[in-house]
Order: sequence, then C-alpha cells, then structure tokens
Amino acid sequence: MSPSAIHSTSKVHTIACIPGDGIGVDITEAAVQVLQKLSQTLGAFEFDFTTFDWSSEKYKERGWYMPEDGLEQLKKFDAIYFGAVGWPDVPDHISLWSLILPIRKALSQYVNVRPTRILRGTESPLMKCSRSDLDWIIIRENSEGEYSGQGGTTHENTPFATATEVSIFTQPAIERIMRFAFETAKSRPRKKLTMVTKSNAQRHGMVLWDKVFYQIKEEYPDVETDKMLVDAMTVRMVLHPQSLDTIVATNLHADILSDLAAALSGSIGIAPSSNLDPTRKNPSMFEPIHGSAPDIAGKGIANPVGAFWSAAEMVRWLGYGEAADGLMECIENVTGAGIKTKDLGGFEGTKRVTDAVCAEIEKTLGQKQ
Ligand SMILES: NC(=O)C1=CN([C@@H]2O[C@H](COP(=O)(O)OP(=O)(O)OC[C@H]3O[C@@H](n4cnc5c(N)ncnc54)[C@H](O)[C@@H]3O)[C@@H](O)[C@H]2O)C=CC1
Ligand SMILES: CC(=O)C(=O)O
Ligand SMILES: [K+]
Ligand SMILES: [Mn+2]
Repeated sequence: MSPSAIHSTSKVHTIACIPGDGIGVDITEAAVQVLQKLSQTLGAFEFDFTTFDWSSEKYKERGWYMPEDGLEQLKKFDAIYFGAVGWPDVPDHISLWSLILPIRKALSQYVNVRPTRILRGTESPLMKCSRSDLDWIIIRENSEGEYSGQGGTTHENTPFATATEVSIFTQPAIERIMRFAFETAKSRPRKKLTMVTKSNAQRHGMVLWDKVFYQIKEEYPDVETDKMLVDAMTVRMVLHPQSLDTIVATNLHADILSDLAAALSGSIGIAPSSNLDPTRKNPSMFEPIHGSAPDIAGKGIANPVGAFWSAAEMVRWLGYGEAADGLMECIENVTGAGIKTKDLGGFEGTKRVTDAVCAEIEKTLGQKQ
C-alpha cells in the first residue's frame, strides 16, 4: 500500500502525551516511536500526538503543573498517554495531586486495570514459578477509597500536630468497580475473581466494600469467587501464584499489590496500566505503573516494556485488538530473543530495546499485510 493510500483509508486518533518527569520522559518517547511504527506498518489507523510539558521542572519555573483549563484541554483527545510524575525537589503529594490524581478523578477514570504475566524470555524471582503459574489481572478502584484526598491538619508545626486522612467508600463507586471486575473475570478462561479487603480491622468502609461485592456476585453465578484479607493476600501471591486470576481491590491495596505483582513477574519495568472511563464519555489514560525512578533517570537504562504494553492497551481500547495482540507478540519476540534491560537481567539500554521492538514490528507485522 502506498503512503497516500494509507492516509486516505486510515482513521486518525488524537493522543495527548504527558511525559512528566524522570524516566517518564524516556519511556514516553520510546512508546511514541513504537506507536508510530505500528501505525505506519499496519496502515489501519494513525496517531496525532500533542505533547504537554506538564512536569515538576516546569512547576518550579511557572508555579503550576497544568494550566487552569488543563482538564478541559485533555477532554478533547481520544486518549491520553502518560509517563510519570514526581521529582525529589517537589513534595510527592503536591506533584501527584496537581497532575495524575486530578486527571483520573475529573475524567472519571474510575477503573485502573493492571495485568501481570511473565513475558517470554524472562523469569519470576520466585524459584518454582513457571510462566503459566502467574497470569493475573488486578482491577484497582481508581476514584475514591484511601486516595479520596479528604482530611486535614491542625496544630501544624506544633508538638500536637494532628492530621486526618479519610477514606471514602460509596455504594455507587463500589458497585461499578465490582461490576467491572466480574465482567473482566467472566471474560477470562478461568472465570475466577478474588476480592481483597481489610474488613477485620477497618470496620466501616471495608465492610461496605465486602457487602457490595456479595450483592454484585449474585448477578454473576458463573464466576467463581473468594475473599482475601490484604495481609494474607501478599503471602498467597508469593506462595500460590497459580491459585489467582482476576483480583479486585481498593485504590491503596491494589496500588501496593500491583507493584508486588510486577516484581513477582520479573520487574516493575514491564507492568502496564489503563486508567479507564468505561462509559467512554471521557478519554482514558494509559501509563506504566512505575514512577519517575529518579535513581536511574537520565542513564538511558529504563525498561520501556511497561510503556509499550500500556501503549498496546491503548491501541486495544481504541478498537484495534488484533494490532494490540500483534504489538505484544513483537515485544515478546524481543524479550524472547534476550534483548532486555538490566532490571530483567539483560544488558541493553532503553534505545536498543525500543529499536528492536520497532524492527520486529516491521518484520513480523509488515509481512502479514
Ligand atoms: N503514576 C505516577 O506517575 C507515579 C509516580 N510516582 C512518583 O515517582 C517518584 C519515584 O517513586 P518511587 O517510589 O521511587 O517508584 P518508581 O516506580 O519510580 O521506582 C521504584 C524502583 O523501581 C525502579 N524502576 C521503576 N521503573 C523502572 C523501569 N521502567 N525500568 C527499570 N527500573 C525501574 C526504580 O529505578 C526504583 O529503583 C515519586 O515522586 C513518586 O511519587 C510513583 C508511582 C507512580
Ligand atoms: C501513584 C501510584 O503509585 C500509582 O498510581 O501507582
Ligand atoms: K506512571
Ligand atoms: Mn503505584
């Protein structure tokens, strides 16, 4: 197909790109390169990227992360691709609450989907965990719970400083996340959902969380369920990974468990996330689960695989499931060939892995055209 023919038949998707800080910048650049190669190779869709320089560095210069109409600007795009936000010279609660958390909340991205599996050519740090033993999908409540932002501080800077951090759990928000989790479990071969809670020690919000789970369960008789307290869940993830499939947990619990899940699958550097507004009224946002990694920023060694996997999930969300599967196949052909960054036991940098994935797209997916 000639380039002009590609142009006339393919659909253009507008993507807002927010690289942010540290390795967020490196991996976003890598993801854009891969997405462009994918669209050029397949010819079925195109991306029109607009990059926003909303970062901690700019915050120090200008005093703001997003302009006042920032959220309104984002609403006009088909999807958002995010790197990471946070840098040691800005308090982390300022950076998170100025950028990533307001986007998730204002754009009603109430689900955060975090799949984990062991990619070809990589291994789990667990001694006896084979690739088929660990294939999970964590459904994280992304709008309220422990990250509601409610609370306050009084008697600040005195010996009696008092702070509250209030968790909010509402019936409608629990219902919608549970429904999404049951639908996800139902769509997977094992049809198995594990609900995580801490309703022994936390006796109000977590108890409502459990109650709504059992209410929604009635609608899904074909999904097998069980319930875990979050402390014991960490043990089960390590000792019996094969006993888990789909997992639903609160904002904080799933934040922690998904980093653990990533580590158990080999590295936090491979783990993707989709911040979804399932109603599709607002654009959804795709980002690797990791942060800005100041300890390795600027060294050219960040693993871009979590960013590529997030890009694949964006492609899937935009309606191209086959292209997303194709991209995942290319990523695994590259890891399978031993082209990996240091965190996965390899010897390559971000650029070499990115170039290898691009070459693989041309080779594998170009042939199928
Ligand atoms: N969604 C977001 O934008 C997030 C932002 N953050 C922010 O990021 C900053 C750093 O947070 P940390 O707790 O250090 O978490 P982190 O995820 O940035 O780093 C944790 C460890 O994992 C390593 N790591 C992370 N991503 C990697 C990759 N792609 N390849 C190789 N190694 C990788 C880092 O080098 C570090 O040793 C903080 O300001 C934090 O608030 C943290 C998590 C998510
Ligand atoms: C903020 C954070 O750690 C996360 O969204 O995973
Ligand atoms: K991130
Ligand atoms: Mn996290």
